[in-house]
Amino acid sequence: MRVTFSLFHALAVLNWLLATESLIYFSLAVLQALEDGLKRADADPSVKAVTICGENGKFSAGADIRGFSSPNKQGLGLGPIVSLIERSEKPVVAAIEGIALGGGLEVTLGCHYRIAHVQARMGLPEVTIGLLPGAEGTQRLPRLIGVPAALDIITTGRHISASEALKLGLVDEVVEENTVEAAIRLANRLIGQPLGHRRLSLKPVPKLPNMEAFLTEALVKVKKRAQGCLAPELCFQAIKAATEQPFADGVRKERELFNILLTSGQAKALQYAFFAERAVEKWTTPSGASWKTASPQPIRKAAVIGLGTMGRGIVTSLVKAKIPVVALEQDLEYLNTGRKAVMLLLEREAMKMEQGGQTLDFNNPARLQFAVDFDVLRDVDLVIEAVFENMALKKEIFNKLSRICKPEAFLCTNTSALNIDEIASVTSRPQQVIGTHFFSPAHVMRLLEIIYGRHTSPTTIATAMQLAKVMKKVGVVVGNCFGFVGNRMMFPYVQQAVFLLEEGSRPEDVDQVLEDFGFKIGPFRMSDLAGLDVGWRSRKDQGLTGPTLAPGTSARQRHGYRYSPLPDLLCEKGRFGQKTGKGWYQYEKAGGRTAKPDPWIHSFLSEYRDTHQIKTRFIDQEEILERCLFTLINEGFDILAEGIASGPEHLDVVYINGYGWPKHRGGPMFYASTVGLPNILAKLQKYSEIHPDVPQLRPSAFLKKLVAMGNPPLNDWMSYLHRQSNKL
Ligand SMILES: CCCCCCCC/C=C\C=C\CC(=O)SCCNC(=O)CCNC(=O)[C@H](O)C(C)(C)COP(=O)(O)OP(=O)(O)OC[C@H]1O[C@@H](n2cnc3c(N)ncnc32)[C@H](O)[C@@H]1OP(=O)(O)O
Repeated sequence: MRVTFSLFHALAVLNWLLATESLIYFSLAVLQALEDGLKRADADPSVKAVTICGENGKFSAGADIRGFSSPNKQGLGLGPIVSLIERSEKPVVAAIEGIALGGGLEVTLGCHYRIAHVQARMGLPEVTIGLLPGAEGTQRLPRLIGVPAALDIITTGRHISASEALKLGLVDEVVEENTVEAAIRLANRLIGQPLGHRRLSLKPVPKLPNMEAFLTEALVKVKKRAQGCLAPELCFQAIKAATEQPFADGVRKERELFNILLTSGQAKALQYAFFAERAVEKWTTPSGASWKTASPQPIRKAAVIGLGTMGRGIVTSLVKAKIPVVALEQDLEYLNTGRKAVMLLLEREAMKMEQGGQTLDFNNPARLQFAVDFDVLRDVDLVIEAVFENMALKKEIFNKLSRICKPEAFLCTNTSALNIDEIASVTSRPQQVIGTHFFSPAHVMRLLEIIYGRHTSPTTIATAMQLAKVMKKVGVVVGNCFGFVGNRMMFPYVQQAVFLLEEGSRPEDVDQVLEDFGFKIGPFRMSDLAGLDVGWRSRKDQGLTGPTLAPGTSARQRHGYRYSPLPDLLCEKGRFGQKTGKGWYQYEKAGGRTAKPDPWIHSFLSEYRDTHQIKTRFIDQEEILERCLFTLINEGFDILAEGIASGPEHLDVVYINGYGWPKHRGGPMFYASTVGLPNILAKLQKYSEIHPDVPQLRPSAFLKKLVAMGNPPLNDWMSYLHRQSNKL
């Protein structure tokens, strides 16, 4: 006799991965199929138990995220279905394989038992797309695994492994063999047994001796981590409701909070960011090269040249990605210092990984080798040069690499601004030369700006993108120009911040406004952290300051435009930031990290204004925000118009992952679309009239064109690039 009614076919259509038509249609259809299947199972006396599983080894990634911004909102009907599962008089067992995320995991919480495959991953990632688990998940999970664990999983959205799920009590059993068969076996054993104690909605939330104090402390932590993002705090409120109210009231609260989030704007921004990150994987270049036709080459062994801060992080990332790596330095002294630093980083990473049940093997010379001799690079497939930003030095190294490395090896340069074509020009293989701009600390930061030169081949781009993926980074393909995308957009932002100091602001005023907006760190704290000397060196190289500056050059003008010598003056006084204990702020000691407003800077700025006859004025928060952000966005429009990036998502992904832009604001270009391009244009025009000597405030022609074309939605911007506008 067949005792188990498997909803296999009903659930197969749930899985978005399998969907071939409209995903929204599929989600609603799946909910309906699930409900119908359960009702049929309930009504059929020959069915004694039910198992719920996915198809093709995947349980469910939850709802189709695109559906949340459609007028016909999906997902809101899942809660009653989860309740229906739970109320079933016949035992229901979930067989979790692959992934069970979001609505998928909430379905399993309605089941009476859960069995997971050893490689399954579970989670409630709704918070990462600006929502909360709105199918009663915030009420059932704390009842199942307790408040501390539920708070962690729901407010971070992290994925957990099957073994962690077992430890937490989220699943009842972990199997290595066929999960569905194991679930059917369990379902058979459960027939006729009482189920009341397995219905989570009937269980109390496990008590903590100090629940109130625990929740107060937890809220502080959640808020601190959220940095202005609403969803984590509302997730917290929903869980708190579970600790205070009966199940049905908690569910009502959950629904109320879900609706606030759904209409908040932050959810839209975070969901845009989710798809933007995936969209940039599908790279194209103006010459027609594309991810569709280019194939990456395998990287079996890599090398890193230079073990400074960047090189150390890059080596660590490669080891973590299980790519055998040779680390090269110019002499034994530098090598030994670099080796110690790399080993320390790897030990720390290994410890972190151990906590998640993973291991990191780095003491094996076949995995990591240190050398001073370029000859060891003969057999590597890819080299990442990470010496300091000096064109002559980079050219010398690339010329050497071109002679030593095997002909098919790829040569990457870690640079934040230098010309890739010039570096490639000294090699005999410019088609295999590419820029890979890592962000510090390179083993932590997710962004990898990938810069193609005039001769870079599609295969080289595809290989660099594949490398980013293996290193668990987000690769963004961009064209070659000074500062590429990230730093090029950053220059006018920082420039405005400094101009604001000249006119009357203090560093802490400017930082506060931008941190309140959601940046992890304001421009002056950032400059102190990175070191003011870095920019000073670059400005000296460009002849903007220092001994090569033509005598008689006006202090506050370069090439006829406004220039602020303030950062140069600070450097001349040895104020390089945190490393010297003084910069735009003061620190407890050299290398200190706690920035304190510095009265010296305040009087220095006031003397500076007197010297240059600048009248100090009060600058409000709105002006600070607009001048800094709108010039950054304005540069973004120029970048798009020049074809340096193939769409606004690229700029947004760069800013979210490399520059601390608040993700819940969707990136600078998405933010611009929410402010409205006509508003941005009007403000730029206003500030440009007041400051005609600042070209960065002059509105970009592309921005003007988009406004003239009626402010189209962000997705359509690029289609207007070459269209004629008769309104301009
Ligand atoms: C069993 C019952 C289930 C009932 C559910 C349906 C009813 C709805 C009811 C309730 C609603 C509940 C709330 C939610 O569920 S919110 C969604 C929660 N889920 C997520 O946030 C998962 C997001 N996705 C991921 O984390 C990853 O994509 C992952 C699933 C881990 C796979 O990663 P990976 O293998 O690296 O693949 P990609 O990320 O590149 O994705 C491949 C393509 O799939 C698209 N994708 C992924 N997830 C979704 C999604 N939830 N909705 C829509 N599209 C999704 C992704 O954009 C890629 O697309 P493309 O190739 O076009 O770029």
